Amino acid sequence: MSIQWQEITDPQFTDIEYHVADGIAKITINRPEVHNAFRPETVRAMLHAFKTAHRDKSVGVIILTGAGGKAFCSGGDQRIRGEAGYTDEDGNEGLDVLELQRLIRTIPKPVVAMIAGWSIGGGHVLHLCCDLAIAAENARFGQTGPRVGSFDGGLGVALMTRLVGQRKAKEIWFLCRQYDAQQALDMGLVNTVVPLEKLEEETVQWCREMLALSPTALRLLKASFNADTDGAAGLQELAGNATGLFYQTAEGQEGRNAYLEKRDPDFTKFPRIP
Ligand SMILES: CC(C)(COP(=O)(O)OP(=O)(O)OC[C@H]1O[C@@H](n2cnc3c(N)ncnc32)[C@H](O)[C@@H]1OP(=O)(O)O)[C@@H](O)C(=O)NCCC(=O)NCCSC(=O)c1cc(O)c2ccccc2c1O
Repeated sequence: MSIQWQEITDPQFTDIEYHVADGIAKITINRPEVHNAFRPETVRAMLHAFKTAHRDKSVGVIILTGAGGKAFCSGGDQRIRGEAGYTDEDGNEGLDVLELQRLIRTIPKPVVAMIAGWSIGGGHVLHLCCDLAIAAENARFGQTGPRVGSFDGGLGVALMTRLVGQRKAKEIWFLCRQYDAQQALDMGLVNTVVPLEKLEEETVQWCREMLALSPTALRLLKASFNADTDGAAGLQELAGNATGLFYQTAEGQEGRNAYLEKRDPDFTKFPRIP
C-alpha cells in the first residue's frame, strides 16, 4: 500500500524535513552534500521534530532517515568542529546530540531507523538509539571516532555492546572498520536488509504492523527494554508509565477526589489483588 506523505513546515526545521502520514512521522536529515552530517542547528531541529511527534496524538511510530539515498548520517560535521566542540552559525560551541540520543530512547513511541548508505560515527550512534533498524543493501556502518579524534563512550559503547556483544563492539570501536548491510544483519545491528528501492515500503510496512498493536503495550515494552540498560533513569521512565496508568484507575482517582473534596480517602473498596 502506497503512502502519501504530507510535509509539515516549521521555521525550526532547519536542515531537516518532517512528514506525516497514516499515523507515522518521518524525520529526514537533509544535508546530503555532507552525507547528512549534523551541526548544532540540525540537532536542535531534530529535537524539535521528535518533541512534535511525541506530542502529536495521531502519531504512533516515528521514522528517522537521511536524504539522498547515499547516507543515513555521517555524524558530527567536522568542518565546524572547533577547539572544544561543534560551533553553530552564531559562534556558540555545543551540540545537543546526547540529549537527542536520550530523547529517541525515552519518547514513548517506537522509533525506526531507515538506513540507506552511510551510517557512520555519531550517525551510527543515532541508529543504535533507535528501536528498530531497516537497512538498504547499500548501507554501510561503522565508527570513526578514534580516527578523527573523538569517541562516544556513553550510549555509543553501551548500546553497541548490548546489540553485538563486547568483543565485536570493541572491534568496531578500536579498528574503525566499515561493515556492509549483510554483516550488520549478521551481527544484530539491523533487523532486516532490503533492496534500496524497497526501503521505504518495507519500513512503512513494519510501522503499520506496530500501529495495529496496543500503543500502551508498545510504550511499556520500550520503557522496559530501556530500564534494563539505563539504570535509575530507565526505572524512572518505567515508573512514570506505571504512575500514568495508575492515574487512570478508580483507585488513583479516589485519592485525588478525596483531597479535592476535603475528606479521608476510602480505599477499602479496592482489592489487594494477589
Ligand atoms: C562517510 C564516509 C566514509 C564516506 O566516504 P565517501 O568517500 O563515500 O564520501 P566523501 O568522503 O567524499 O563524502 C562526501 C562529502 O561529504 C563530506 N562529509 C562526509 N562526512 C562528513 C562529516 N562527518 N563532516 C563533514 N563533511 C563530511 C565529505 O567531506 C565530502 O565533501 P567534499 O566537499 O569533500 O566532497 C566519509 O565521508 C567519512 O569518513 N566521513 C567522516 C565521518 C566521521 O568521521 N564523522 C564524525 C565522527 S565523530 C562524531 O560523529 C561524534 C558525534 C557525536 O555526536 C558525539 C557525541 C558524543 C561523543 C562523541 C561524538 C562523536 O564522536
